[in-house]
Amino acid sequence: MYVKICGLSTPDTIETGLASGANWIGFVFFPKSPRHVNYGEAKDLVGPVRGKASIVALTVNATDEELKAIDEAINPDIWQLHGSETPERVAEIRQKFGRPVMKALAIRDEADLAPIPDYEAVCDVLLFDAKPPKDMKTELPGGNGISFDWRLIKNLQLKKPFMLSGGLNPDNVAEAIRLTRPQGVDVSSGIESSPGVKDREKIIQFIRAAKEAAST
Ligand SMILES: O=C(O)c1ccccc1NCC(=O)[C@H](O)[C@H](O)COP(=O)(O)O
Repeated sequence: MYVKICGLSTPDTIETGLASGANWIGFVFFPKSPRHVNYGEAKDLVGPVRGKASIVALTVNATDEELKAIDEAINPDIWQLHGSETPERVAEIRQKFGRPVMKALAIRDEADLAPIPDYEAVCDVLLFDAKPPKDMKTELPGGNGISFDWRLIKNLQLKKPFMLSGGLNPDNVAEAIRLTRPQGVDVSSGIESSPGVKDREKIIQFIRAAKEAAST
Protein backbone atom coordinates (compact mmCIF):
# COMPACT_ATOMS: atom_id res chain seq x y z
CA MET A 1 0.00 0.00 0.00
CA TYR A 2 1.43 3.31 -1.08
CA VAL A 3 0.51 6.30 1.03
CA LYS A 4 0.72 9.74 -0.51
CA ILE A 5 0.44 12.79 1.67
CA CYS A 6 -0.21 15.92 -0.32
CA GLY A 7 0.19 19.65 0.08
CA LEU A 8 3.20 19.65 2.39
CA SER A 9 4.88 22.99 2.95
CA THR A 10 7.03 22.73 6.09
CA PRO A 11 10.17 20.72 6.91
CA ASP A 12 8.74 19.32 10.15
CA THR A 13 5.60 17.86 8.58
CA ILE A 14 7.69 16.34 5.79
CA GLU A 15 9.98 14.81 8.39
CA THR A 16 6.96 13.37 10.23
CA GLY A 17 5.56 11.94 7.00
CA LEU A 18 8.85 10.30 6.07
CA ALA A 19 9.42 8.92 9.57
CA SER A 20 5.89 7.47 9.56
CA GLY A 21 6.38 5.67 6.25
CA ALA A 22 4.82 7.96 3.65
CA ASN A 23 5.73 6.64 0.21
CA TRP A 24 4.85 9.72 -1.82
CA ILE A 25 5.09 13.37 -0.83
CA GLY A 26 3.07 15.83 -2.91
CA PHE A 27 3.82 19.50 -3.55
CA VAL A 28 1.00 21.67 -4.82
CA PHE A 29 1.82 24.18 -7.56
CA PHE A 30 -1.51 25.97 -7.84
CA PRO A 31 -1.59 29.57 -6.56
CA LYS A 32 -5.28 29.43 -5.59
CA SER A 33 -4.59 26.59 -3.16
CA PRO A 34 -3.85 27.19 0.54
CA ARG A 35 -1.15 24.52 0.04
CA HIS A 36 0.60 26.23 -2.85
CA VAL A 37 4.38 26.39 -2.74
CA ASN A 38 6.43 28.49 -5.13
CA TYR A 39 9.42 27.07 -6.99
CA GLY A 40 11.97 28.35 -4.48
CA GLU A 41 10.05 27.06 -1.46
CA ALA A 42 9.63 23.66 -3.07
CA LYS A 43 13.31 23.51 -3.94
CA ASP A 44 14.20 24.14 -0.30
CA LEU A 45 11.79 21.45 0.91
CA VAL A 46 12.55 18.49 -1.37
CA GLY A 47 16.08 17.64 -0.20
CA PRO A 48 15.15 15.27 2.65
CA VAL A 49 12.49 13.57 0.50
CA ARG A 50 14.71 12.46 -2.36
CA GLY A 51 15.54 8.78 -2.18
CA LYS A 52 13.20 8.22 0.78
CA ALA A 53 9.83 8.81 -0.90
CA SER A 54 8.65 9.73 -4.37
CA ILE A 55 8.45 13.44 -5.04
CA VAL A 56 5.12 14.34 -6.62
CA ALA A 57 4.57 17.64 -8.44
CA LEU A 58 0.88 18.48 -8.52
CA THR A 59 -0.23 20.88 -11.25
CA VAL A 60 -3.51 22.07 -12.73
CA ASN A 61 -3.57 22.66 -16.49
CA ALA A 62 0.05 23.78 -16.38
CA THR A 63 1.85 25.12 -19.43
CA ASP A 64 5.11 23.62 -20.67
CA GLU A 65 6.93 26.65 -19.27
CA GLU A 66 5.47 26.06 -15.81
CA LEU A 67 6.28 22.36 -15.93
CA LYS A 68 9.82 23.16 -17.02
CA ALA A 69 10.26 25.54 -14.09
CA ILE A 70 9.00 22.91 -11.64
CA ASP A 71 11.20 20.30 -13.28
CA GLU A 72 14.26 22.49 -12.82
CA ALA A 73 13.35 23.40 -9.25
CA ILE A 74 12.58 19.98 -7.79
CA ASN A 75 13.24 17.27 -10.39
CA PRO A 76 10.04 15.41 -9.44
CA ASP A 77 9.63 11.65 -9.67
CA ILE A 78 6.10 11.90 -11.04
CA TRP A 79 3.63 14.51 -12.26
CA GLN A 80 0.16 14.63 -10.79
CA LEU A 81 -2.12 16.29 -13.32
CA HIS A 82 -5.17 17.55 -11.47
CA GLY A 83 -6.87 19.76 -14.04
CA SER A 84 -8.85 19.12 -17.19
CA GLU A 85 -5.85 17.87 -19.17
CA THR A 86 -6.97 15.76 -22.14
CA PRO A 87 -5.55 12.28 -22.77
CA GLU A 88 -3.52 13.83 -25.60
CA ARG A 89 -2.02 16.42 -23.21
CA VAL A 90 -1.26 13.71 -20.65
CA ALA A 91 0.61 11.71 -23.31
CA GLU A 92 2.44 14.83 -24.46
CA ILE A 93 3.62 15.75 -20.95
CA ARG A 94 4.74 12.20 -20.30
CA GLN A 95 6.75 12.14 -23.49
CA LYS A 96 8.16 15.68 -23.33
CA PHE A 97 9.35 15.51 -19.74
CA GLY A 98 10.27 11.82 -19.63
CA ARG A 99 8.59 11.16 -16.31
CA PRO A 100 5.62 9.07 -15.22
CA VAL A 101 2.26 10.75 -14.94
CA MET A 102 -0.60 10.26 -12.51
CA LYS A 103 -3.87 11.61 -13.86
CA ALA A 104 -6.58 12.67 -11.44
CA LEU A 105 -10.15 11.94 -12.44
CA ALA A 106 -13.02 13.61 -10.62
CA ILE A 107 -15.77 11.19 -9.63
CA ARG A 108 -19.29 11.94 -8.52
CA ASP A 109 -21.44 9.43 -10.35
CA GLU A 110 -21.30 6.53 -12.81
CA ALA A 111 -20.93 8.81 -15.85
CA ASP A 112 -17.60 10.05 -14.52
CA LEU A 113 -16.10 6.60 -15.05
CA ALA A 114 -16.51 6.77 -18.85
CA PRO A 115 -13.17 8.55 -19.59
CA ILE A 116 -11.12 5.98 -17.67
CA PRO A 117 -10.08 3.84 -20.70
CA ASP A 118 -8.79 6.86 -22.61
CA TYR A 119 -6.72 8.00 -19.65
CA GLU A 120 -5.37 4.65 -18.57
CA ALA A 121 -4.03 4.20 -22.09
CA VAL A 122 -1.69 7.17 -21.61
CA CYS A 123 -0.95 7.55 -17.89
CA ASP A 124 1.03 5.47 -15.41
CA VAL A 125 -1.28 5.77 -12.42
CA LEU A 126 -4.91 6.82 -12.06
CA LEU A 127 -6.04 8.92 -9.13
CA PHE A 128 -9.72 8.90 -8.26
CA ASP A 129 -10.75 12.04 -6.40
CA ALA A 130 -14.15 13.46 -5.48
CA LYS A 131 -15.86 15.84 -7.88
CA PRO A 132 -17.23 18.68 -5.74
CA PRO A 133 -21.03 18.73 -5.44
CA LYS A 134 -22.76 21.22 -7.76
CA ASP A 135 -23.72 23.49 -4.87
CA MET A 136 -20.24 23.61 -3.36
CA LYS A 137 -18.33 26.85 -3.93
CA THR A 138 -14.68 26.01 -4.47
CA GLU A 139 -11.94 27.10 -6.79
CA LEU A 140 -9.99 23.93 -6.12
CA PRO A 141 -10.31 20.84 -8.31
CA GLY A 142 -8.92 18.80 -5.40
CA GLY A 143 -8.05 19.09 -1.75
CA ASN A 144 -11.64 19.83 -0.76
CA GLY A 145 -11.95 17.17 1.92
CA ILE A 146 -14.98 15.51 0.35
CA SER A 147 -15.49 11.86 -0.53
CA PHE A 148 -17.32 10.21 -3.39
CA ASP A 149 -19.32 7.01 -3.21
CA TRP A 150 -16.53 4.42 -3.09
CA ARG A 151 -18.90 1.71 -4.32
CA LEU A 152 -18.67 3.31 -7.78
CA ILE A 153 -15.12 2.04 -8.27
CA LYS A 154 -15.36 -1.15 -6.25
CA ASN A 155 -15.59 -3.56 -9.18
CA LEU A 156 -13.59 -1.75 -11.83
CA GLN A 157 -11.24 -3.87 -13.93
CA LEU A 158 -8.33 -1.51 -14.50
CA LYS A 159 -5.18 -1.88 -16.55
CA LYS A 160 -3.25 0.60 -14.45
CA PRO A 161 -2.70 1.00 -10.70
CA PHE A 162 -4.92 3.50 -8.96
CA MET A 163 -4.85 5.73 -5.92
CA LEU A 164 -7.94 6.61 -3.96
CA SER A 165 -8.37 10.12 -2.62
CA GLY A 166 -11.02 12.60 -1.56
CA GLY A 167 -12.08 13.15 2.02
CA LEU A 168 -9.90 10.41 3.48
CA ASN A 169 -8.85 10.74 7.11
CA PRO A 170 -7.46 8.54 9.90
CA ASP A 171 -10.98 7.34 10.80
CA ASN A 172 -12.27 6.31 7.38
CA VAL A 173 -9.18 5.22 5.44
CA ALA A 174 -9.36 1.59 6.62
CA GLU A 175 -12.94 1.23 5.42
CA ALA A 176 -12.06 2.89 2.10
CA ILE A 177 -9.19 0.45 1.56
CA ARG A 178 -11.30 -2.54 2.51
CA LEU A 179 -13.98 -1.59 0.02
CA THR A 180 -11.93 -0.46 -2.98
CA ARG A 181 -8.57 -2.26 -2.63
CA PRO A 182 -6.47 0.53 -4.17
CA GLN A 183 -2.73 0.34 -4.76
CA GLY A 184 -2.44 3.62 -2.87
CA VAL A 185 -4.29 6.27 -0.89
CA ASP A 186 -3.84 10.02 -1.03
CA VAL A 187 -4.78 12.58 1.60
CA SER A 188 -4.61 16.29 2.23
CA SER A 189 -7.44 17.88 4.26
CA GLY A 190 -7.79 14.84 6.51
CA ILE A 191 -4.33 15.40 7.97
CA GLU A 192 -4.81 19.13 8.57
CA SER A 193 -5.92 21.25 11.53
CA SER A 194 -7.07 24.02 9.14
CA PRO A 195 -6.78 24.49 5.35
CA GLY A 196 -3.12 24.24 4.41
CA VAL A 197 -1.89 23.54 7.95
CA LYS A 198 -0.74 19.96 8.33
CA ASP A 199 -1.09 18.26 11.71
CA ARG A 200 1.78 15.95 12.68
CA GLU A 201 -0.34 13.70 14.88
CA LYS A 202 -2.94 13.25 12.13
CA ILE A 203 -0.18 12.40 9.64
CA ILE A 204 1.07 9.66 11.95
CA GLN A 205 -2.46 8.33 12.58
CA PHE A 206 -3.38 8.34 8.90
CA ILE A 207 -0.31 6.47 7.71
CA ARG A 208 -0.60 3.94 10.51
CA ALA A 209 -4.29 3.30 9.78
CA ALA A 210 -3.68 2.92 6.03
CA LYS A 211 -0.74 0.52 6.42
CA GLU A 212 -2.57 -1.56 9.02
CA ALA A 213 -5.68 -1.82 6.87
CA ALA A 214 -3.64 -2.93 3.88
CA SER A 215 -1.99 -5.71 5.83
CA THR A 216 -5.26 -7.30 7.00
O1 LIG B 1 -4.75 20.19 -2.27
C1 LIG B 1 -5.02 21.16 -2.99
O2 LIG B 1 -5.13 22.31 -2.54
C2 LIG B 1 -5.26 20.96 -4.44
C3 LIG B 1 -5.45 22.05 -5.25
C4 LIG B 1 -5.69 21.89 -6.60
C5 LIG B 1 -5.74 20.64 -7.14
C6 LIG B 1 -5.54 19.53 -6.33
C7 LIG B 1 -5.31 19.68 -4.99
N1 LIG B 1 -5.13 18.57 -4.17
C8 LIG B 1 -5.14 17.29 -4.72
C9 LIG B 1 -4.70 16.17 -3.89
O3 LIG B 1 -3.81 15.43 -4.24
C10 LIG B 1 -5.44 15.85 -2.67
O4 LIG B 1 -4.64 15.05 -1.88
C11 LIG B 1 -6.70 15.11 -3.03
O5 LIG B 1 -7.50 15.94 -3.86
C12 LIG B 1 -7.47 14.78 -1.78
O6 LIG B 1 -7.73 15.94 -1.07
P1 LIG B 1 -8.55 15.88 0.29
O7 LIG B 1 -9.94 15.52 -0.04
O8 LIG B 1 -8.40 17.24 0.84
O9 LIG B 1 -7.86 14.84 1.13
